[in-house]
Amino acid sequence: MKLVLGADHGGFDLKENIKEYLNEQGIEFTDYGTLTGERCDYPEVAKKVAEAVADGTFDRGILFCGTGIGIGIAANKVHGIRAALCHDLFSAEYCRRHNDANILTMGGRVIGPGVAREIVRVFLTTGFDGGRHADRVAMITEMDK
Ligand SMILES: O=C(CO)[C@H](O)[C@H](O)[C@H](O)COP(=O)(O)O
Repeated sequence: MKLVLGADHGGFDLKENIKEYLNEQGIEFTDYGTLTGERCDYPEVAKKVAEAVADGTFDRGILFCGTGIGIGIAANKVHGIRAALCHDLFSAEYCRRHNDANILTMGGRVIGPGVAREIVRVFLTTGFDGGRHADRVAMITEMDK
């Protein structure tokens, strides 16, 4: 799976922690920044990552900001993106099973790295259930047009 990460300054530390986790697990990824903890604008990072997922350059993305909210709102403006804010394991599982989420968002000012690592693990390893959920996802895709 081709994976891309992105964060603003509010999510930078959590992104760096998740990079350590991915390296420990032998999971390859690309980091679209920010590469420093300096203040920056989350819509710019969201756009870069979301467009790269939407055009197939990457299969999944993980985005971080202070709350995970702003960067998710921005990512969801890109056609074909289903970004899900998850701060618990149930949401991480069901955003994949029922929504076929292609981007996970988390807030570095909300959640600790231990739970965040578990959420990433579940997000990356859970498949889409399809069936009636595929019909609903298709309805969302139709709204994008
Ligand atoms: O946009 C956000 C909220 O959805 C993110 O949490 C940002 O990281 C936050 O707004 C950044 O705020 P700051 O005061 O500029 O650090």
